[in-house]
Amino acid sequence: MSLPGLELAEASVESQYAPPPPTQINLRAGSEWRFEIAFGSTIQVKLLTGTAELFGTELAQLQTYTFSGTKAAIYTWHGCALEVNAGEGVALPNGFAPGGMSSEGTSRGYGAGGCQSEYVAEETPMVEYANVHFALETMRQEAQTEGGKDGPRVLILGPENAGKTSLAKILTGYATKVDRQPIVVNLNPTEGMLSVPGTLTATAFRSMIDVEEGWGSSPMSGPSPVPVKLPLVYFYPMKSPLDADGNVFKPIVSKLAVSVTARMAEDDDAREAGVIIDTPGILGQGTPKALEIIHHIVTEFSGMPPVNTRMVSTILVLGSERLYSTMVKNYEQKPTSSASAAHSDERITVVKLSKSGGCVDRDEAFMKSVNESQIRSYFFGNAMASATSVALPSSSSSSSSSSKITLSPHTQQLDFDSLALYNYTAPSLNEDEDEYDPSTFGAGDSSYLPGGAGTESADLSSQTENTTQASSASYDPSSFTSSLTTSSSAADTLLPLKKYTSPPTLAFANTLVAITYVPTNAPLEYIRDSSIMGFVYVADVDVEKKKLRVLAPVGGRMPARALVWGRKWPGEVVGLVG
Ligand SMILES: Nc1ncnc2c1ncn2[C@@H]1O[C@H](COP(=O)(O)OP(=O)(O)OP(=O)(O)O)[C@@H](O)[C@H]1O
Repeated sequence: MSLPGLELAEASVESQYAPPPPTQINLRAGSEWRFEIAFGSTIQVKLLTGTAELFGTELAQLQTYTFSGTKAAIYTWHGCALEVNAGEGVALPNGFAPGGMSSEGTSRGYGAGGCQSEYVAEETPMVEYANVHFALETMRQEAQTEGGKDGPRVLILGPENAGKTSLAKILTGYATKVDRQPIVVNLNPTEGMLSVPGTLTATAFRSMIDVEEGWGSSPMSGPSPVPVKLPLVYFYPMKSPLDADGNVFKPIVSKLAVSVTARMAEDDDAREAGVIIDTPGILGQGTPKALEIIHHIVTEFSGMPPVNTRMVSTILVLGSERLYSTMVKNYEQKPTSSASAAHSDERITVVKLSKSGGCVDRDEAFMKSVNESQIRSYFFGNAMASATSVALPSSSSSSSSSSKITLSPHTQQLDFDSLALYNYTAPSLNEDEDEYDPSTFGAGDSSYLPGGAGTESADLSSQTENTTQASSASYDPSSFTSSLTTSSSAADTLLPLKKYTSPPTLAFANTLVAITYVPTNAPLEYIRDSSIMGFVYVADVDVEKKKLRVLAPVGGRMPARALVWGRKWPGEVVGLVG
């Protein structure tokens, strides 16, 4: 419409939000394009010519990759040209992008494609990281040729945002590229790997990592175009490994270590490729408590460790001289306890690595968005628009990428009184509230006596990689094999885990509940140590009728198993179900 007299056209709403034009970025050999795109916006990146990789995973030429809520870098060894386009805004059910930003373009920045920040960096530590990969490859080749020898067991340590997870991805990406099948262990509860936050996981990586989704996702239902990686999952509903004085974290690490060792013992490919362990930044602070936990990880990662032996063969320290020197003092050239150590005299090596200048600090709001998006994709898949399907069934997906997976979670009503819910009550490190009274836990509570039924059935050795769909039979209680033989031990008395016996409250709304593999009345330590079948999300609480409306990744009856409430962590996630 023309404005009378001035002959000026009124700017249309569309032109106010006109996407920036495509940008071509030419990268010289050995440089990388670093970018930050907010939640609520997307960019599309295409490799036009040359070769490029994102944290060790190669990009295919002319394929469109879509990124949202990502801070990352695309690196090239030999030079390349990229095309960057603005993607569509991501509409979410409540009209807000995770973290509270409006999805209507306010999260767009002024960089190429609407990036909040983007630039080319010529200096990167990629040569150092590639050298680590080649050194690990040499150890793998030795493991292959000298029968019975284990491949490298790598522990990555460093302060927060030092690039530990990125390095783990790079080393995993390079290993899978040369047909290795490393086991990747995530000991960082603040961010999930192929699972929700608050989980400690181990996954055998046999195929490449998803470029768009970080580690990728592990759909419980629905078809997947790429092989699905099924992690072995333990629930650790606390933010720091130091919470509860390490009394919850350490035993779970031991359980994971047993599973990993068992897998390595029976699978030659896994034994040769070895293990890559990512850790939380708080351990990088090098406090006495953190060092105690590091020592536990180093020693425990060998199924049945003899006293004072070590499983980890290589410690990589990123971005902290102080931690590096402590690690050298404590572990350099100390013998490992690996099966092969006896005849090869294997010793621990500590390596210092540079932190990439691209590592960005992620503030609390961004991490909240990352966590919400991990939980959302657990239930709805990784096509962001699919999150609208519960609230707005008619909305169509705007996703253009073929690797997007849309899942169909189910909602159901549960009787609160029929559930065996447990809750960790230890205060977290930076919390005043103290519900933790050791005298009230475990001892003398007959409901914690063994139920005589099964214990956990999932272990890494039964983990499979499936090209169609992860079986919904993961909810099948008939898969329990062994029986509990011990009674509640003294360890229960130290464990800040308590059966929830009060009436339901609104605090349950918008939180996650983990379904363990153990019976409803299993001893507390069995509940802590059980791997997890899956999670449900509490959408609604009817306090009067004592009902919970929950969202589950697959349909069917809720299994009669002990449930653990993720009240404190991952905590409340609002707006998953409209
Ligand atoms: N070279 C790079 N260019 C751009 N961004 C990067 C680069 N390396 C890492 N990042 C980003 O910096 C952030 C921190 O990196 P990363 O998650 O690897 O650190 P971390 O040490 O594992 O952190 P935490 O202690 O929280 O686990 C991430 O968002 C990551 O994608």
